[in-house]
Amino acid sequence: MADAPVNTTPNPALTALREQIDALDRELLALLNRRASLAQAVGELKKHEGSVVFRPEREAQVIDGMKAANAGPLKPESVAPIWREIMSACRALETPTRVAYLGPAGTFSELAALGYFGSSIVRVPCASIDEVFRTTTAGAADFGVVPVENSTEGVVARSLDLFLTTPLFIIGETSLFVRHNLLRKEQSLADIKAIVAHPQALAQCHGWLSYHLPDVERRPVASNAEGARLAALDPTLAAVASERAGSEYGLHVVAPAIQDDPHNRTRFAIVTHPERHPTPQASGHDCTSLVVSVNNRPGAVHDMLVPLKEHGVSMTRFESRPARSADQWEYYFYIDLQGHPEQPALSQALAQLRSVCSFFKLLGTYPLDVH
Ligand SMILES: O=C(O)C(=O)C[C@]1(C(=O)O)C=C[C@@H](O)C=C1
Repeated sequence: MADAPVNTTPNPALTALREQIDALDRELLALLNRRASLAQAVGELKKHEGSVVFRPEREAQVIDGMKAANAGPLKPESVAPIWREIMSACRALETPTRVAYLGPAGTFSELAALGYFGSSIVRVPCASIDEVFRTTTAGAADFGVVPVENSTEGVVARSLDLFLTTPLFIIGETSLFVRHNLLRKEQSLADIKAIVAHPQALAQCHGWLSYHLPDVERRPVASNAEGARLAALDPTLAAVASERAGSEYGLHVVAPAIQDDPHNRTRFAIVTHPERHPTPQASGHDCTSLVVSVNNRPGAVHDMLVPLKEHGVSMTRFESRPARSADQWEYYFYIDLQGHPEQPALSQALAQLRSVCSFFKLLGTYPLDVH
C-alpha cells in the first residue's frame, strides 16, 4: 500500500508562532550579550583588585532570585540549569575555570562537574579520586569535584580520608540522580564473562546483578567510564555506567536503570586550595563541614554535641570513620552544620566545640546546592 501523502503546506498559525519565537530569541541574545559585557566589566574590576572570579555564593543567590521571580510556565526546576549555563558562559569571559574530576568522559563525576559549573569549563579528567586531589592541590586545576556519599552505599571513604590529609577545602556541593545501566557491545545478556565497573556502582547494583547474572564475575575498575571503554574493546564484557558513557563508547543499553534504589543519588563536594580561593561569603543558605576527634572516654561524644544544642545549631550530617591509629577504637567524626561562621551562633558553637576536641579541622563553608 502506498504511503499517505505528507502535507508540506506550512500551517500559517505555526509559522506565525515561530516568527514570534525567532524575534524573542534575538532579543534574548542581545540581552545575554549585554549581561556578558557586564560580567566582563566585573572581571576587569576583579583583576584590578586581585580577587577571585568564581563566587559560589553569588551564583547561588542569582539562581535563588530567578527561581523566586519565575512566574511560569517555565517549571521551577528548569530555571537553575538555564542560569547555571548563562553564568558559566559569562564566567568563562572573565577567566577559564579548570575543573578536575574522576574521568574519563562520561562518568557521573563529569556530569556533576558540568551540572555545577555549567559547560563553559576546561575539563581535567583524572584517573582516580587521589589524582583529583593531587591535581587540584598542585594547581593544575582550579577546582576538583569528588563524590562524598551515596544514598545506597553510604560514604565514599577515599574522599573523606583525603579531606584529612590534603590542604584542600570545600567551597560547594552538588548532588546527582545516579541511574546505572548494563551496557554491552552485544544486545544480549548471554555469554557475559565479566561485569566491569567502579566498586561503588557494582555495590549499588548488587541486587540486580545477583538476581540476573549470579555466576558472572564482577571486576572492579577505576571508573564506570573506564569499564565502558573496556566493554567496547571486548564483547564478552558488560559495563555498568551512565547512558552517556554508553553512547560515548558505542555500547547498547542491555538493561536500563539496574540500580537497587530507584532514587539512588550521589553527593559531590567541590574542593579547592585555600591559598588560591577564599571561603565563600554567606549566601543565606549555607553549610559548614568539619572533621573532629575526641579522646576515647565515657560521654565524649555527648560533650561534642552540647555546644551545638546550646547555640541552637542544626546538624545535618554525622558520619564516623575509624582513625586507624594505635588505639583501634578512635574515630573521626565528619559533621555538617547548618549556617556560616559569619553568624555569631555558629562561630560560638565552633569555638566551644574546638575546645572539647582532641582534633578539629574545618573542611569548608559553602552555599547549599540549589536545584
Ligand atoms: O558577580 C560576579 O562576581 C560575576 O563575576 C558575575 C557572575 C555572573 O555571571 O553572574 C559570574 C561569575 C561569578 O561566579 C558570579 C557571577
